[in-house]
Amino acid sequence: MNDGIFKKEWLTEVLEAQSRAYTPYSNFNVGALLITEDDEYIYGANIENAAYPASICAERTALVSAYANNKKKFKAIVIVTDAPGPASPCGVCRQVMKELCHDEMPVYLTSKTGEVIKRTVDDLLPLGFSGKDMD
Ligand SMILES: O=c1ccn([C@H]2C[C@H](O)[C@@H](CO)O2)c(=O)[nH]1
Ligand SMILES: [Zn+2]
Repeated sequence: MNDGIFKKEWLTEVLEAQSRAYTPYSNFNVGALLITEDDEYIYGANIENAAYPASICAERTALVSAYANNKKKFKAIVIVTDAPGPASPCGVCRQVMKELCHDEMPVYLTSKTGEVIKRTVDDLLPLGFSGKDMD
């Protein structure tokens, strides 16, 4: 898959992100690679907790890490999981992407075997709630 933006190298890097997952409870490892406007890589992985709801998904790990490091403009996010095919982000992560990314930002859902599905933030959360709704 190459739509002119997607780089094959991202598949390698997102697997590196996934390798950093901490998942003693689910054993389901997720990696997220956030690409900044300057082509920097921000790595995210799911980090679980014995108090299960305190766990955080890979996508949000990457986004909060980026913000905490003063990176706020992104080209794309790439996601990989342990599922056999491309899996898509949970509802909470979709809402956080809606808040922190632009609506047309590509979200690449990938698999370890190299499949790539492209969606945008808006595709994943159509009619999503944002600060604009409070104007
Ligand atoms: O989009 C998703 C969906 C799930 N998970 C994590 C949360 C939990 O650690 C494990 C099983 O749900 O996968 C993510 O990181 N991202
Ligand atoms: Zn999530």
